[in-house]
Amino acid sequence: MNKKVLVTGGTGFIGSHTVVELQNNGFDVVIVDNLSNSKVEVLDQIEKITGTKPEFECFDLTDRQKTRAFFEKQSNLEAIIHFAASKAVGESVEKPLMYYHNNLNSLMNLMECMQEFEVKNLVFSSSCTVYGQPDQLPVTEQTPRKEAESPYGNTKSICEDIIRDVCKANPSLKGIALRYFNPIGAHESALIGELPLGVPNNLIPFLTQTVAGIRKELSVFGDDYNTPDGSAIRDYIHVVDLAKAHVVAIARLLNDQNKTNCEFFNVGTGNGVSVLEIINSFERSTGEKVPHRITDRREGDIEQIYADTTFANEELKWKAESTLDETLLSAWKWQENLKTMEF
Ligand SMILES: NC(=O)c1ccc[n+]([C@@H]2O[C@H](COP(=O)([O-])OP(=O)(O)OC[C@H]3O[C@@H](n4cnc5c(N)ncnc54)[C@H](O)[C@@H]3O)[C@@H](O)[C@H]2O)c1
Ligand SMILES: O=c1ccn([C@@H]2O[C@H](COP(=O)(O)OP(=O)(O)O[C@H]3O[C@H](CO)[C@H](O)[C@H](O)[C@H]3O)[C@@H](O)[C@H]2O)c(=O)[nH]1
Repeated sequence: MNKKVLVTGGTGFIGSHTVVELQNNGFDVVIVDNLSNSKVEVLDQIEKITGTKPEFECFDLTDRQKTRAFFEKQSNLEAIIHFAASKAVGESVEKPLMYYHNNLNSLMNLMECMQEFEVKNLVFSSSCTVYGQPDQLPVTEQTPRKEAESPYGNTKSICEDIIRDVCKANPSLKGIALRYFNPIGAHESALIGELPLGVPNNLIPFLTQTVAGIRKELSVFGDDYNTPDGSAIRDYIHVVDLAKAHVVAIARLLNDQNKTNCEFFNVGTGNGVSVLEIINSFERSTGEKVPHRITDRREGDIEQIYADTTFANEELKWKAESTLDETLLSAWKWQENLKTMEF
């Protein structure tokens, strides 16, 4: 019998790609999502790719009773991947309580149910934002976390602490927190991808919408950073590579290959890429011009961050495989295909 995994936030950007990889690797999936930042049609898209429509329950994980009732019905869950969270950095500065409420309560409800219903394995979506602007690059998992630059970032640090403390108190529970760097791109089928609501804040959706003519021009936020071309540097990882890291993490937990019952991994490519390099790579791989202009730095942005991925490469036997050109081409194919979709 297939092992069953609960994927919270499974209709979202990273969640939907992970559901595809899980199903392609023989797992049964049940998604819980309140559709606050995703569309139910994503389930049909997943079915088109994998041939299987995942089981789906629509409710809010901050609702303790509904979460408990869900666990009461699901008797055969082997593991949970917890993606569901609010994720817009700027919004979190304006509405900190909303972020603390959603991101902390959903995790605590889940972990209480894990204890009560004896679900032993958790993979959690953390972020490289926990490192702030590190003193040394690349960052390893031992690089000290910094005081968070936003309430959103702080929720990720607090959630990591919650998982660590709960695992310490319950040796039979096992947790893996994956610290994502910058996930971009879309599935090669162009049937699923990132669906930003309103004006995108993130670089790649803004860039692809600009090239598609939805936005006038891309602002490059600063060219006076202490980097080779002056623009800021990040570690951009193809969302499918990231999704595959989750399958590996689940297998590690289910096969008892974890070294301790609470582990943290950087999930990036290990390559630092500047905003101007992104534009060049996009133009090279798609043949499209990116209208852009240098503007002031964006408040709150760090200068540069990229991952040391040695621990993930060696322990998880996982490595990001896609090139930057392939990744950006997939983002463009998704943007183009969106025109043909009704959602
Ligand atoms: N995308 C990034 O750049 C990035 C980087 C680092 C970490 N992360 C983390 O990865 C996870 C997934 O990110 P994503 O980009 O796929 O975001 P997303 O918004 O596309 O997906 C999150 C999903 O969770 C759902 N959701 C939110 N709150 C919920 C709740 N209380 N109950 C039920 N469902 C709820 C939303 O409807 C959405 O479908 C998040 O935890 C995010 O913080 C994302
Ligand atoms: O229109 C834009 C948008 C972004 N950028 C630049 O592009 C880079 C990437 O910006 P994103 O907004 O795409 O990503 P961030 O690195 O700022 O933030 C992302 O990574 C963080 C971790 O560092 C958090 O996890 C956060 O949720 C996630 O959005 C930054 O240098 C930013 O200044 C531009 O030049 N123009």
